Amino acid sequence: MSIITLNNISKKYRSADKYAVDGVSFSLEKGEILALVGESGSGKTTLLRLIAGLEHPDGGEITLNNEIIVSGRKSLPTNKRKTGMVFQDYALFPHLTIFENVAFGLKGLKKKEAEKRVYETIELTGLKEDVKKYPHQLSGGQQQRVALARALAPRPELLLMDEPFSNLDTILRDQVREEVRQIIKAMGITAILVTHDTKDAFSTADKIAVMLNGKLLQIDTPDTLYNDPSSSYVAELFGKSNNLEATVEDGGFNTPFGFVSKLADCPFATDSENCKVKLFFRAEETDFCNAEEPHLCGMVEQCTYLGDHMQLKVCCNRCTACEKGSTERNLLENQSILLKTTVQTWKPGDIVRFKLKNFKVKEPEAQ
Ligand SMILES: Nc1ncnc2c1ncn2[C@@H]1O[C@H](COP(=O)(O)OP(=O)(O)OP(=O)(O)O)[C@@H](O)[C@H]1O
Repeated sequence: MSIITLNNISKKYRSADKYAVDGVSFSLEKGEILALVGESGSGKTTLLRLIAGLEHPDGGEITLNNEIIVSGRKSLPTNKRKTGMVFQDYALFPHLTIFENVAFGLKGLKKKEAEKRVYETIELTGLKEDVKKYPHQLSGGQQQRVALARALAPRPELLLMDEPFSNLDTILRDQVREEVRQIIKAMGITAILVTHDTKDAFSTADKIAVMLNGKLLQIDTPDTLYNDPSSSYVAELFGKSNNLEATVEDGGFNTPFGFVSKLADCPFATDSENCKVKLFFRAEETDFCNAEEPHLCGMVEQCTYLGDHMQLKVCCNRCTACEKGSTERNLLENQSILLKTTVQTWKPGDIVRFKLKNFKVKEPEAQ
């Protein structure tokens, strides 16, 4: 069952000449966590604020738990929307204890009931020892959990989080992400978080929505976004990848690096002989191999040391084992690809022989 549905939501600020959010539609099932990612100015925060009721859209409709909360001029006030919000700077009340901060949104409940709810939420967020402390006596990670507890205590239908991890250092951030996901999942709450960090999105969300210039480019599971991005922009956002130019030939693909056989489950049409395509694969989706096996080959142009792995920039180059048939490969000889390896001994000028473990066939993108 969908908890929240956005239908063609648009917003243009008065002083702006373009839409901050431009025709965005998606829906989320109960209990799903969505990460909104995109570069600065892509419209993520505006979209979150539209859902929270802090902005009103110029067009479109929002439904929350089967109730239309935004449509035309109609707009349910923020405090009636059953949404909880965690802000980037946590926005905790400095003069209130942790208990009082968490209890803040429970004014409608009887005292005993509110107290029970606060303790339940505090227990879940691991803050039992800190109830009497004030925010300044807690670490960044603990303050983050108080903000989360405060947003969760009223048991919202939807939790909204704006850059919830951006104030944490790298080590704490990894830990807090995991904790936040566990807490949200334990409560079965649907959540939307805004982040510009793709690692936040991958480790916390069930679905990721990529925004650019106010538009939703793709919304999918992390796995699909990583392995089957709908555009090179989305592909690049999530890591190094290759878009190898190829021509469909003889039941496979002729590339500047050699011939690639079709994968068993490759859906590409058999009548597309001579068609120009692109083979999309991530830098780690290759196996290095020896000259006796069928392989692609190239020459290492650049090696970049990246700690746990090395990135090789490989350009087209013939190797002695595959001289035969290499003339067809001259067409696109200025192409290069990136490969990832844990072997640290590669150096510029080395010949690399490799096989693609996995790839997706894409039509060339319209420019
Ligand atoms: N109050 C405002 N008045 C006018 N323009 C605004 C306002 N708030 C945001 N914008 C513009 O709307 C667009 C989207 O901004 P928004 O803050 O939603 O993007 P974002 O993806 O959240 O960016 P960031 O990651 O930097 O926070 C930008 O062009 C921004 O300049």
